Amino acid sequence: FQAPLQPDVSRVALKGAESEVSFDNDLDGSDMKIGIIRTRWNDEHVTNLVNGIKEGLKECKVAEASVFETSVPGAFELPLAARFLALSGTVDAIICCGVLIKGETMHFEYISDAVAKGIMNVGMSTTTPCVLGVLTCMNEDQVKARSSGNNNHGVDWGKTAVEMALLRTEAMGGKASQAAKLKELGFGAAAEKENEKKKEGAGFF
Ligand SMILES: Nc1c(NC[C@H](O)[C@H](O)[C@H](O)CO)[nH]c(=O)[nH]c1=O
Ligand SMILES: CC(=O)[C@@H](O)COP(=O)(O)O
Repeated sequence: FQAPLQPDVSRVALKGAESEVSFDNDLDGSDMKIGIIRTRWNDEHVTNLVNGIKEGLKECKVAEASVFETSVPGAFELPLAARFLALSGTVDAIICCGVLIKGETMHFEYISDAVAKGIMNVGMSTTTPCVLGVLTCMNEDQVKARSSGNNNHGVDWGKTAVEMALLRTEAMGGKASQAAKLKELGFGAAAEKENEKKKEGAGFF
């Protein structure tokens, strides 16, 4: 008997492929605006995931016109771009989508950790739900098993965004009250105009 030196990647992949989460069939995102920020790293896989996200949003009745999509170079750029979008006050939830694949160095470990924490921080600090749509895989086979066919994680990420957007609206007492609260916190276009006026007097720039 010889103990394997490497983890059994095929079993790990299977476990991931079997996992699932349930969603309410009646999730109604028809009044929700969703932002997708995607990376250009690992473009083909990320495009598959984004297609999955759009499928999930469609199933939740989100209108195509209510989906804003933009791209950044790599996963490390996602949190800051998400913060800019959240502070604009133009979307009800954001999905950060990317694929990190283990290479030869510690790059993967540092970026994976920073990105997950960064995306969490944006949600917590802005109240805009930010979905962690970033696969962190040891190889391309693991990516394919999670971004294609019947196991495209993007579909679940789209539905997660709608569920969290609805939860936020409910927690804030409805859309009108939410807009007023965000304005108080200094978010959104209306608040920007007031901030401009305040800045005129500050004289720092
Ligand atoms: N190796 C991967 C990266 N690396 C790039 C970084 O995310 C970042 O763009 C760079 O360090 C500049 O700040 N990004 C991915 O999305 N996926 C990878 O596998
Ligand atoms: C962008 C880097 O630092 C790069 O050298 C990382 O290499 P690897 O993906 O092989 O760990």
